[in-house]
Amino acid sequence: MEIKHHALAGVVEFTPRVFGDARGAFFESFSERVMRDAGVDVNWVQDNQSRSMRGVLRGLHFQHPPYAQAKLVRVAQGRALDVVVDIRRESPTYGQHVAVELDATRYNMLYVPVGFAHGFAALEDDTLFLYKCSNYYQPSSEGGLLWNDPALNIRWQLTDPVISPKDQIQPLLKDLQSPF
Ligand SMILES: Cc1cn([C@H]2C[C@H](O)[C@@H](COP(=O)(O)OP(=O)(O)O[C@H]3O[C@H](C)C(=O)[C@H](O)[C@H]3O)O2)c(=O)[nH]c1=O
Repeated sequence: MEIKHHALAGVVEFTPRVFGDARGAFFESFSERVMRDAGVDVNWVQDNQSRSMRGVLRGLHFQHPPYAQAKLVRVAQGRALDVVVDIRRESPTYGQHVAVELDATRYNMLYVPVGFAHGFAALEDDTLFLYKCSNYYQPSSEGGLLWNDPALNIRWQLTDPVISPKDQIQPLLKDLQSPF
């Protein structure tokens, strides 16, 4: 397992060892021991999966405490540009982001700690996005950031993305009262 600690403290990328043979390939998609050894000590309670056609952009989302979620995200089919924005008020990297391409053929996955807004752009049709959450879905606690807020300066690799009505009216960073 290759482990990469990204520039935003707490964001960790895992690239598992893949065992290929004449039948195909095998890899361990989740290991509590690997997480713990990388300093990720989380109780996962919910798995999610979404399917998106190329050009869909979902995000940027988070849940307010006490329903804040850490996430472990990966792509089982297709490719996605995954983006996490640091919204921890006291963080020296507040408002900064990391963008990581998640690719089903590289099997890489990203740990997104509590305190980050999260979103992704589907770069291929039928991109299957899978993620573990450390807290249950609580719609009343949902928060967000506008995907194309100039202050975030995120290069999504998409023009004219397909976005939900909810995501078209998310707040700007300057107006965010971050709970973290
Ligand atoms: C997130 C979620 C949604 N839903 C229901 C609520 C809606 O009726 C429907 C679609 O929800 P939404 O439009 O919020 O789905 P996404 O835009 O993919 O939201 C996700 O997008 C970004 C990438 C994230 O990181 C979050 O995990 C999550 O907010 O699924 C549930 O029943 N449970 C859930 O955990």
